Amino acid sequence: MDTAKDTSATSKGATPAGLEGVVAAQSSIGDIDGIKGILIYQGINIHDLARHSTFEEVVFLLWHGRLPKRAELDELKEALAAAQQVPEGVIEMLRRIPREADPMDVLRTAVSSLSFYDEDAHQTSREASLRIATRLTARLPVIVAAFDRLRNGKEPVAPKPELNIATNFLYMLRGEMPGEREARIFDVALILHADHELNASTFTGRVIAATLADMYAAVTGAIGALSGPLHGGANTAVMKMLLEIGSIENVEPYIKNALAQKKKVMGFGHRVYRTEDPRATWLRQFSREMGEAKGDLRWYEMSRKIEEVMMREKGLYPNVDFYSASTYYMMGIPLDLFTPIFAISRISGWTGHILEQYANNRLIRPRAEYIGPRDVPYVPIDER
Ligand SMILES: CC(=O)SCCNC(=O)CCNC(=O)[C@H](O)C(C)(C)COP(=O)(O)OP(=O)(O)OC[C@H]1O[C@@H](n2cnc3c(N)ncnc32)[C@H](O)[C@@H]1OP(=O)(O)O
Ligand SMILES: O=C([O-])CC(=O)C(=O)O
Repeated sequence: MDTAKDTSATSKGATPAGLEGVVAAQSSIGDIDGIKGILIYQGINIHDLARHSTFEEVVFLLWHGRLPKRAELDELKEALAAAQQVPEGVIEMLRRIPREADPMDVLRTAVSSLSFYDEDAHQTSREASLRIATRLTARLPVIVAAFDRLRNGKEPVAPKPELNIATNFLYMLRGEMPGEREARIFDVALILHADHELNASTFTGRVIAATLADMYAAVTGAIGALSGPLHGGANTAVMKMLLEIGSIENVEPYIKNALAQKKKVMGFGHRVYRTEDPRATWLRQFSREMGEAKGDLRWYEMSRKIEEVMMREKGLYPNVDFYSASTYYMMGIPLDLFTPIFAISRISGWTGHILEQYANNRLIRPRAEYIGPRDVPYVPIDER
């Protein structure tokens, strides 16, 4: 394996900032060709999955390394439906959380607390971990929708076991069934966000799992990592920016001004892609389609204009978080749920990577390149 540095205590090379380009694990879950703009899950091109697959099928693929046969998919759907019930203690806790709380913080806390009610918690065998992964994948959407309803003074809506995860989430959030096309767009959005190799949150999850801490600990850490604006938190920040810009005429001056001030424009740039992110291709199309369906193309058109200015000024492409923002906004989803929705999808990739880590584990413990002083004398406190 290609690694950046020697493991001996004395050999210290130049450390790539942010571990850029460092290969830190072997994985058969997914790969990215950042030059050609190709993303695969277990060898299957993301475009084929977006065209033909469902989120549930992708969950199976990420956990088992191959597409399910019909009976296996049915079995997974049944297991997910059977696992949807969130323990009453967690729902009680959600009722007591301040309404103003950030839903990502709520999700992080709720996922951590799920372990109290799971007899498999603290086990890392494949069988127990698959049961936990199933519970987490089934329960994250229920928790996010329940908190949104509670903070709006409404009772949570129970999931319908016959619905898929995408349709169920929109149903639980609104208390009414979404349209078929909207539910399919949401399902594809979940497919597109499911996995992305060793991104920051997945890496976090693997580092925690590699200590043989359990899956709840690893996923709680991964949610924390996803929440930051340089990672999954960017989708909410994109929509805030679009609302602040407000009109297509304001796009050019706003973006130029932000760049002149050396500010990051949310939803642009990527550590791996140097060309179009293949997921943005789909989400751009969904942003337009949802805008057309709602008779409001403003956010899509502003996004196109931002894209044009960013390409001209910085040569930067939109990432997965850019067009998901206006797509979800046109679905009427509150801004602060965009990142929890990312987690509802990425739980499949996180758990797949955690399973892979447990299966062939070694503690992840790199070295730091020490750049501080040495041989500094200890000065007693009264003499400093
Ligand atoms: C699901 C995801 O996590 S996708 C990423 C979501 N995050 C965002 O959209 C936040 C905005 N984007 C960014 O901050 C970055 O592009 C990241 C964090 C995604 C990648 O960061 P890095 O690989 O570390 O790139 P880095 O921040 O070093 O940027 C390289 C150069 O491009 C510029 N740049 C990168 N992204 C942006 C941006 N969004 N807006 C303006 N300039 C940018 C940097 O200022 C830097 O320019 P310089 O060399 O002149 O100083
Ligand atoms: O891969 C990354 O660095 C960020 C990420 O999670 C994604 O793009 O989906």
